[in-house]
Amino acid sequence: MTDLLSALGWDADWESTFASYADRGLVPARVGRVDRGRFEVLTGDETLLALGQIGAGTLIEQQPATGDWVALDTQPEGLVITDVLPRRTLIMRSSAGRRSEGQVMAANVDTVLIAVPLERETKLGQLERFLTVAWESGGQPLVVLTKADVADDIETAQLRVEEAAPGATVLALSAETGEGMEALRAALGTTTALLGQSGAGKSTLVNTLAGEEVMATQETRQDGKGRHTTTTRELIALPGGGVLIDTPGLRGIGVHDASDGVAQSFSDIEELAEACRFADCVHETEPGCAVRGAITDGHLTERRLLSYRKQLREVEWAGRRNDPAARAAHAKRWARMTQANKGLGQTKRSDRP
Ligand SMILES: Nc1nc2c(ncn2[C@@H]2O[C@H](COP(=O)(O)OP(=O)(O)OP(=O)(O)O)[C@@H](O)[C@H]2O)c(=O)[nH]1
Ligand SMILES: [Zn+2]
Repeated sequence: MTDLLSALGWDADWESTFASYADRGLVPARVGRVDRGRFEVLTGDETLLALGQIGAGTLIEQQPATGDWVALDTQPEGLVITDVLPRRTLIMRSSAGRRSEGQVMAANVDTVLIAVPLERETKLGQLERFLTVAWESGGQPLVVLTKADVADDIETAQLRVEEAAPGATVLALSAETGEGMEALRAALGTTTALLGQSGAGKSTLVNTLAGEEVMATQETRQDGKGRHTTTTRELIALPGGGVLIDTPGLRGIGVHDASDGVAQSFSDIEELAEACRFADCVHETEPGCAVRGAITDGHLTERRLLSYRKQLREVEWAGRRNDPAARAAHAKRWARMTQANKGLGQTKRSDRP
């Protein structure tokens, strides 16, 4: 069983973590898909359906997610997930609700593959968002420039992307011709999750790596049946071992509460800022600003500084939304301001003859 599990990413550390569960007669499995309280779990030779035994008051983020390793109670009446093993990494999305909790989109991902299509000019701001999500998860980002067969100038595109992705490996490839696919296989982690905008070539990559049609690509979907309607697998075991995670939720993920991720994504700017004369420099007009200096001498683009600021604002906004105290303070400030405005209007009106 262990051999079958290791093809899914099971290793000696998971084994020792699991020892106490094994003593209780529980069996390990990996969550392949979550569907409204029911979980598809993989044991290496079978895909089974299990129920979750979730105690009252459990946070959403503690419930089993795709990629989780779980302990299964195999009862005659059916399988029940009793525990989620502590996660090594997690890709989270803050929930739309008011409670301060997030939803785990994927767990135990060591490589976050970000697909960027070469057939159109790369939207660097979008890429930088995905990079922040990747760093925040605790996994290692891997940027893949897809459709190299239709690109004019791969080198220039690659340089532009590398500048926006410090600390990440950037590979160009074509699923069509197979060029660069070997390098990709070598760079994949044990568990790789896929991010990337629509049409980036993610499904095509998954199918190529899996060696079979596991995901519906855009072409096959042009049958009037709409997109993402086919029930495709979300955790795919690869022929050479290791797994890919590709879920609809991951495809639409945003930056949200990822302040550590932003710092890592923009490590070049954060490093520069340490050399600014003032500790609270906002890199506008301050003298001795190392960030402006880097822009002046061409080491940093204005575009990237703006992108950094935008993400910081988004994180701050999300943080306020998720922090009741901060939200209340913000609401009060607004109330005061609108009241002051009303007062102003009233005074003016009463001033009228
Ligand atoms: N020329 C060329 N076309 C490719 C390559 N990879 C993917 N495509 C095409 O790009 C289009 C989009 O590919 P998909 O794999 O469906 O992209 P996706 O990222 O899964 O898209 P969504 O499902 O919308 O998120 C399809 O028409 C593919 O045939 C490639 O290496 N070369
Ligand atoms: Zn500065």
